[in-house]
Amino acid sequence: MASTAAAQSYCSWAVRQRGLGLCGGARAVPMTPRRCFSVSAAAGFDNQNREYVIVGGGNAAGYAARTFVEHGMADGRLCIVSKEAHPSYERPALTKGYLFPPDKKPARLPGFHTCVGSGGQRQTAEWYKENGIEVLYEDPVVAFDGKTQTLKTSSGKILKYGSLIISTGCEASRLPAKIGGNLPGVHYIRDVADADSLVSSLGRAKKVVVIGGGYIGMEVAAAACGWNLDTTIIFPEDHIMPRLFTPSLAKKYEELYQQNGVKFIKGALIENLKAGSDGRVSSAVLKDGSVVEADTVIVGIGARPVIGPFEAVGVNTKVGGIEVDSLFRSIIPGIFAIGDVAAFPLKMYDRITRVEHVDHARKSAHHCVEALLTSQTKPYDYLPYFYSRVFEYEGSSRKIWWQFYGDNVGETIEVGRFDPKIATFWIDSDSRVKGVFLESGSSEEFSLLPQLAKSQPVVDKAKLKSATSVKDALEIARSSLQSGAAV
Ligand SMILES: Cc1cc2nc3c(=O)[nH]c(=O)nc-3n(C[C@H](O)[C@H](O)[C@H](O)COP(=O)(O)OP(=O)(O)OC[C@H]3O[C@@H](n4cnc5c(N)ncnc54)[C@H](O)[C@@H]3O)c2cc1C
Ligand SMILES: NC(=O)c1ccc[n+]([C@@H]2O[C@H](COP(=O)([O-])OP(=O)(O)OC[C@H]3O[C@@H](n4cnc5c(N)ncnc54)[C@H](O)[C@@H]3O)[C@@H](O)[C@H]2O)c1
Ligand SMILES: O=C1O[C@H]([C@@H](O)CO)C(O)=C1O
Repeated sequence: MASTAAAQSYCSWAVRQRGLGLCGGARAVPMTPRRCFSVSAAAGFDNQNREYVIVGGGNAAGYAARTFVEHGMADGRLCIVSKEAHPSYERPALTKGYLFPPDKKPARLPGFHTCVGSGGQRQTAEWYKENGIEVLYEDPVVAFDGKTQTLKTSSGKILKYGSLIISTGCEASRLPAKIGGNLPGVHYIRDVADADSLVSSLGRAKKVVVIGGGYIGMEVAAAACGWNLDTTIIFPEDHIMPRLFTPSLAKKYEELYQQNGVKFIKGALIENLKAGSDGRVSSAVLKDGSVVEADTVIVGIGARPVIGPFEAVGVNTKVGGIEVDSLFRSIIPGIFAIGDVAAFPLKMYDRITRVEHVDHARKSAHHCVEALLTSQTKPYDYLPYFYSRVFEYEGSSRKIWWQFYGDNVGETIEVGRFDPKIATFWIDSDSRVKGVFLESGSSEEFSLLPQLAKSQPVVDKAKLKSATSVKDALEIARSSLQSGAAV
């Protein structure tokens, strides 16, 4: 197992790659409490009444806790009710550093507790204790009563809250048990326990099948290459990352994966997963009848917001999740939702959405707690930001790291040959940049992306198309920002 130091050095590398300084910490401003709810005793937490309760101890909860501390409002007032055994950690690491082969310094807790992913402090279990934050581990909330403001946990604890923040995130969509979705050797990956189970399978695997061509599919397949495993990705669409990548962009990545030995079966659905004589998964049978042998299967077919037991708080029927306003307030006063589970107004595109990415988890947590604790009423104005990093382990022939900002709508202009850079610009009918993707950028280049996606400048499409390099294209885009035609 890797040392904490190794795990930390992986994290600082990761942060440097993203040039992050996100979610800039607010100055610590001790505040007078606005709500006079009877507060749990800081020392023993023996009172059933809690002023602030966060349900879900995941990524968003860790950043929310930090903001409570910054405002001097955590000590003896804040309780986090967690299903997991660990304090909040940076979940993205689970399909990145965590899956490095054993000899390549894999990331392990406590190395990647929040808020290290954005360059912040590493909030270990001791940090929560020192800051007077009560954390109930492995004790999920199973029932909720909005009228009496109470929660019941699986161990039978009854907690009364003053304000409640729901940060229950998402859970992995599963293949039905009747088609083999629960067989030993079939993995889903959402938390550290899942990742540990996968690592132990990878350690004895020979043939890996990855089902799903999205984020998990791409990241886990790349990790399996690091373990020198025979790896096949199976998905129903024509190309990987269908929700974001253009066919042309996907082709470049698919070719790179193929050079690393990964096989693709596209346009295919799973009929069932079959078990061998030992009861473990032994093959995937496709709808067309073909059979792919596998001793380890990783399923990454999307995620669903965890709304139970909070259905009564108001679910958005279109995008799922708990519906909130631009300050993360639900329809019930004193109840908020943040992170993956929140269906919130995406102001710049004037639509209600959920975002299942860590940047939003961090920023929504910060924004919600600021609004809760201060008189801040500035609406959340989020700019969508997605990224991935794969083949990062030492000794891989090429590392991949990309970022995307904005909305992937309109026509696309692709520049660069993936050697290593490539950029894609999404441009609307008024010639405005709506979204921008960049592979292998420098920190300075990546820092231009949010400016473009936010300002949506009018670009000279002909000029952009004729750019001979990504560097040129970014310069053209930068000059359009300066030309004053931005929104
Ligand atoms: C493997 C993996 C890799 C990822 N990589 C990236 C990446 O590279 N980049 C990126 O932008 N995003 C990535 N994401 C997405 C990102 O991690 C999420 O957007 C982020 O974790 C959302 O934070 P959250 O707090 O809303 O939910 P979570 O972090 O999922 O936390 C929710 C927590 O609530 C707990 N919970 C649920 N129900 C209850 C209950 N009833 N009682 C108590 N606790 C409960 C869950 O067990 C969990 O601990 C990744 C996600 C996964 C699964
Ligand atoms: N870098 C990142 O941002 C990152 C990395 C890992 C995970 N995540 C998050 O984790 C969650 C899960 O990721 P994911 O990759 O599972 O979801 P996803 O939505 O990115 O991809 C799901 C993929 O599953 C496939 N699919 C859907 N239904 C299928 C079926 N019945 N059979 C076979 N294939 C099917 C499709 O190819 C689709 O692309 C998401 O919230 C995601 O945002 C994010
Ligand atoms: O946001 C992230 O946090 C972790 C890492 O930086 C800390 O372990 C990771 O891999 C990310 O992508």
